Amino acid sequence: MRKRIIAGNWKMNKLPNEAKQFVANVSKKLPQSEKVEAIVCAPFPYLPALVDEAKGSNLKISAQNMHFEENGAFTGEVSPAMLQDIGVTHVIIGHSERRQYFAETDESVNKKVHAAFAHELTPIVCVGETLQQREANETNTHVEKQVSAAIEGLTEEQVAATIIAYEPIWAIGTGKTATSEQANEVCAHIRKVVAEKVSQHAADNMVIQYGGSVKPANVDELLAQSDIDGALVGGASLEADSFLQLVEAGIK
Ligand SMILES: O=C(CO)COP(=O)(O)O
Repeated sequence: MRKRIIAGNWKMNKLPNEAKQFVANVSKKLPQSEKVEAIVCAPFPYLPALVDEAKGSNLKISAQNMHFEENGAFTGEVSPAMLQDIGVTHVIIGHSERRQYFAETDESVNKKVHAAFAHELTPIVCVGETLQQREANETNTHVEKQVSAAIEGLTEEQVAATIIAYEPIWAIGTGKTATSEQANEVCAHIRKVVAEKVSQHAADNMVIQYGGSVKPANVDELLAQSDIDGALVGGASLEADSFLQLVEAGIK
């Protein structure tokens, strides 16, 4: 059975003390269960302190982005080697906000996914359609294109280890959640595409999360779906209690 993965994407929120307190608090209270993995995706400056704070607990610390190059003249960027050295275990790649505001493309997403694996980082690859694309019935083709581009050139085991987060753009930060059936339909489509393109083994093992206005009140219904293995959560991951409730939902 696939593990459930609950990841909190803090985006550009929290000051250093708030971040440290959150991790100190949450890492102590996390449920001890093999069924669920909890990840906090924090801003770059906090990563070393948070990795330190989470040591000895089940909580994993993730970055929200990185460059695909090892090092070099890329002012303002952070490399995969730096994240690996700090002890970060995961990295979000291709979040819709990065695609929209920072010119992330399917091509750069693919380069970053390869770079992540080269540095023992697990990529959390975000895909999802706009409202316009949903209304034009283009959701499946759009998401399929994003997923296929992201995993291009990976080995079967790397595909199996990739986390995909299906995040419909119209549901992010809007309070509008896709219905659990709508979310599951797209997650199931992603799994089918991976089975056809790579293998049934990769599809069966790949963790597919849903993201977009997930909160304690709707997480149970989402996780009850056949192809939703977890959640990538923005707003509702900022408070320790709410984040812990989401993680608890993963072991029900
Ligand atoms: O973008 C998201 C997580 O990456 C979702 O954000 P919200 O949970 O705030 O809608």
